[in-house]
Amino acid sequence: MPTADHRAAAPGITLASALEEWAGEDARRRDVATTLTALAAGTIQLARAIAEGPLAGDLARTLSSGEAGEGQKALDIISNDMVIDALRKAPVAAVASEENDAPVLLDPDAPLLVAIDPLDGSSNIDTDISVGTIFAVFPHQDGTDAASVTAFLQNGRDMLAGGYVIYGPHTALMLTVGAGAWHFALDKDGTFRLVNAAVRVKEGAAEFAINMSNYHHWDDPIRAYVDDCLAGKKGPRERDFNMRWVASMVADAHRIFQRGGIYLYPGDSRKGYTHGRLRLLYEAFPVAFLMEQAQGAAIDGRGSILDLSATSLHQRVPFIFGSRDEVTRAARYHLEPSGHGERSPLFARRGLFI
Ligand SMILES: O=P(O)(O)OC[C@H]1O[C@](O)(COP(=O)(O)O)[C@@H](O)[C@@H]1O
Ligand SMILES: [Mg+2]
Ligand SMILES: [Mg+2]
Repeated sequence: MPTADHRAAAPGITLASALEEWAGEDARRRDVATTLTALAAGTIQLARAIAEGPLAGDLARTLSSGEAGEGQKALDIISNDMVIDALRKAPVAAVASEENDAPVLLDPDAPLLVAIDPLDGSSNIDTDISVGTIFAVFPHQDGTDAASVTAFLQNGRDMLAGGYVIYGPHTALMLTVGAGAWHFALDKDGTFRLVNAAVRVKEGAAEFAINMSNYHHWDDPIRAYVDDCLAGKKGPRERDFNMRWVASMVADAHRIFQRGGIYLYPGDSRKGYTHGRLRLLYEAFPVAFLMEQAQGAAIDGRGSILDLSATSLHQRVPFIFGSRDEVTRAARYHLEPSGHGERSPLFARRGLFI
């Protein structure tokens, strides 16, 4: 007889224990572990603020125009302050944040750098839909001035850790230190507990995530890919597809980690969207790291996101990630367009994907 008590028989190990075990006596790993523990503490504090919703004031009110002219909301600023403050207790030299034009210097000689999107999905704050915090940890390379943008212009494969916290019906942390993708959930006492230490992104899922309202702005390969999904059983894919779009990348990514599928935010013809919307350093890099660690894939249309090197702090990148089979197929619409309805070769038209 099923009971109402669905709690796991034994609670998973804590984030602190998992990191302790992984770090051992390795000095670099211990620095990363200390940083992730501090960052997690900041997000736990933030989870409490977000859970208060309108009781904490109008968190969705627009305060200023941010780095890219996108309005900064009250919760963007609160999140930024909380996460950066939490990192002051860690061996972090500087933080690059979506909410700050330039890196914020913390401790110039410290060994690590952190890039953050303190609040992902700001447009959802007042609608009680999941939002998140995305982060990437990089080495502070010898001889580089941590306050300079150059210090952050690293390759995706330089990343030491990456992940996100999602503030949803429950708060969860997806984390990688390069030893698989780990899924933690926040318990009622405010401790992240391990749920799954070997997350795998399923293949064979028939679900895609894209903002369809941009259809008329896309270039041919993306239209062709989506058209073929929409054609369902009678189309070339010979199956019906479902569609989801939360407009919080963390929420779309979290769904894909649980049940597979694909997310696409391509470049398009709107002003300022040539390279899409997502930021390379603190949105695409960490999610791509998690995806690859979970046997999924993440590309800019041509190649792996992690093979890119950042060329500016707030650089945007076309971003496609999810189940490996589906991402590989989407890439073929770009790389072999003639195989998909005689469409013009992408790169002869214009540089949609970088
Ligand atoms: O409104 P759009 O263009 O569909 O944008 C949704 C996308 O923008 C983002 O919200 C950008 O994040 P921010 O809230 O950090 O600016 C992504 O999370 C999301 O997938
Ligand atoms: Mg974001
Ligand atoms: Mg943000």
